[in-house]
Amino acid sequence: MRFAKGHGTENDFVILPDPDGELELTEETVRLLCDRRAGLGGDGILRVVRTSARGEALLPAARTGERPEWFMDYRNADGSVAEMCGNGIRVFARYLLHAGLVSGDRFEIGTRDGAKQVTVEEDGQITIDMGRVEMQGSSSAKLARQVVHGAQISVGNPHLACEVSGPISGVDLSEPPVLDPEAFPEGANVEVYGHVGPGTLQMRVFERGSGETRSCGTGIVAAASAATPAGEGATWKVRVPGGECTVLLDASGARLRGPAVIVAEGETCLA
Ligand SMILES: N[C@@H](CCC[C@H](N)C(=O)O)C(=O)O
Repeated sequence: MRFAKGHGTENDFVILPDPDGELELTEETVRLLCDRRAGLGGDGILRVVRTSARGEALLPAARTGERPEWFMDYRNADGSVAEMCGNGIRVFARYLLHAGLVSGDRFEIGTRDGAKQVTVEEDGQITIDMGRVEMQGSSSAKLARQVVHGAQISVGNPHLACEVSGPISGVDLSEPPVLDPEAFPEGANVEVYGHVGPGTLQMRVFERGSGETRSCGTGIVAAASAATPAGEGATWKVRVPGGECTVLLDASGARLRGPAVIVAEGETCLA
């Protein structure tokens, strides 16, 4: 099986080119590929499949009314499926360009959260039009050593974005957050963030299905949205352990800009 490896602000992914949708990708295979000792290692899997090759209708009615040629079949490291991945889709876009599967600096990618517009910037960074962010009220989570309160937000996938006082490096994210199951029947990604300068946030995340990661694009959008007064637009720089992304919020929704890198290509005999 061919694979590539890439990351966006050190949120890392195993990329599986499967244009014709022939791969039987079980939860067990995903867990093995993502295993950092027994496998290739990654926070998740990006399966690169033609939208037309999907046996099931995974792409909801695309917001643009079009069906993009390529679909990002995203899996978390534990084998679970997620609707969207903000860093993963930039890496997916970088892979499509790298492999010559798309050309130009504007194209669309299908996700379980609908079609997303990709723009390759002049400096090489990639901007994703993430669409609307849904503010859903407030909730809380019990972490290993404290309870945090924050904003319940959908960025296609579920988030709890919590502003904390004091350095976020002191927050213990070593255990899975305990969430309110009524608020989050499907679980959630939990972000802790703080202000570190004008228009600048710092954030850490515990990702559903992956544990603490060095970045989470949808989480970055969630934290920026939580930090923005209702009804206002804003531009945020968000620092994460693996780097920095920019979030642009306006009436049309959120755009996420950041780096995306392919680091290896090869063949695995794991599956
Ligand atoms: N790392 C991703 C989010 C991946 C999915 C998430 N763990 C979930 O289950 O919702 C990102 O960059 O957004």
